[in-house]
Amino acid sequence: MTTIPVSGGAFAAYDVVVGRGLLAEVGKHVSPIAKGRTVIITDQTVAAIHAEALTASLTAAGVRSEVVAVPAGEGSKSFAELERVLDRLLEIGLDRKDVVIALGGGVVGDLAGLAAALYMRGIDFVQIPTTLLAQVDSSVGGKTAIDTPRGKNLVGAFHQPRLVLADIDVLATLPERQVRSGWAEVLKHGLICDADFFDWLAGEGAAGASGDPAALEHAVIRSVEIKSAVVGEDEKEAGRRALLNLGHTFGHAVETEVGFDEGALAHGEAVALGCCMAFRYSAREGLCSAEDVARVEAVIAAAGLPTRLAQAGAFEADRLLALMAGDKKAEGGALTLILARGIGDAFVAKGVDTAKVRTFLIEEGVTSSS
Ligand SMILES: NC(=O)c1ccc[n+]([C@@H]2O[C@H](COP(=O)([O-])OP(=O)(O)OC[C@H]3O[C@@H](n4cnc5c(N)ncnc54)[C@H](O)[C@@H]3O)[C@@H](O)[C@H]2O)c1
Ligand SMILES: O=C(O)C(=O)C[C@@H](O)[C@H](O)[C@H](O)COP(=O)(O)O
Ligand SMILES: [Zn+2]
Repeated sequence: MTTIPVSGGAFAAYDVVVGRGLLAEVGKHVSPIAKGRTVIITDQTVAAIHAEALTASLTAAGVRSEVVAVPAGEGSKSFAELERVLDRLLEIGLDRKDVVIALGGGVVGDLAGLAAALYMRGIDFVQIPTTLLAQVDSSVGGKTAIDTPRGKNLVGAFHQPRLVLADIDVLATLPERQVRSGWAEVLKHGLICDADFFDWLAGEGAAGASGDPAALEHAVIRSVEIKSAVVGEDEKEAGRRALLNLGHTFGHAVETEVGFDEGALAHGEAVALGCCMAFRYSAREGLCSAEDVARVEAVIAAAGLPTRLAQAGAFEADRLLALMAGDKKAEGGALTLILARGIGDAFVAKGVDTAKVRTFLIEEGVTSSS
């Protein structure tokens, strides 16, 4: 078991515990936090597989719990589902000392975290991430959100969890496509700031992309260390935290264009594609080498992830640009992109020229109606 603290001046410190068999021990970890009741927010797929083990562990530790299950999938990050969840919490009668437990992937974590942030102006919540993506990324750092048809995560709050428990064993039931999707965010962490980690992911650690538990455990631990250091320094993305958005300005626009249909494009797949685009754009600007671009594309493709827009569908330049202009990092209508000088050396580029990005998108194969 490895414990990684997340701390920064701006919020109460908490631990991310990574290990095997943790689900059976949740009661022991949660009972010091939850003096009263807990509500487990999960999705229907995860509920069927893992909710019983969680409730048994809580009951054994004397913690009362109730399960609220939403439909699985990105569609649950919506105003309608948020309203239903909040209404259930009111109906159950949670008070301010009670605790929400998010049991699931990034969708459940983002939705339950936002519900906890809003309920009675904010109650505690615990993250129990059950996808690789949620263990390496979404359960840490306190970003919570829902989507709107105008874009990804546009309505949300920063609300840090009290505790994160990442049980590597629950990943055994995760479909392989979801493991690969989470692997994209792992690769992203190496691309941002740790070239040695990226080398390991490309070589010895590559078995993690197809579910090897030992490789997954190391990938989760190193990812959480990287994310925790960034978030501790810059909780609300005033500066350095934007690095964690590598691949997301392109990726989120594409996810929105496909109507948040994760059957067509899962979040991690969009991030993989977006990272390749960010590296190709960086090379086009003379910032990084063609060799680095080729290596990024090769490692991402070897993990079974998309590298080219055409793999996600057909897109139109001005529609993608309009969505990118609505990105939360944009300032005064000017684009902010996360670019790279090389593998492990990403930086935040503000005021990126929209006309250049338009030309780049057309080179990438999107159509132009003007
Ligand atoms: N808050 C953040 O910092 C942050 C970071 C990255 C991504 N995100 C968000 O996370 C979301 C994507 O999360 P995700 O990829 O985990 O998707 P998800 O939550 O939709 O989970 C993917 C699928 O796996 C199923 N599943 C989950 N755990 C399982 C298990 N152990 N066994 C079997 N099936 C299981 C779910 O039911 C779902 O069908 C996106 O909305 C993205 O925007 C947020
Ligand atoms: O934690 C962060 O900061 C990230 O950017 C992590 C991303 O992987 C994640 O997808 C996040 O939800 C994106 O945030 P957004 O602010 O671009 O919506
Ligand atoms: Zn992401």
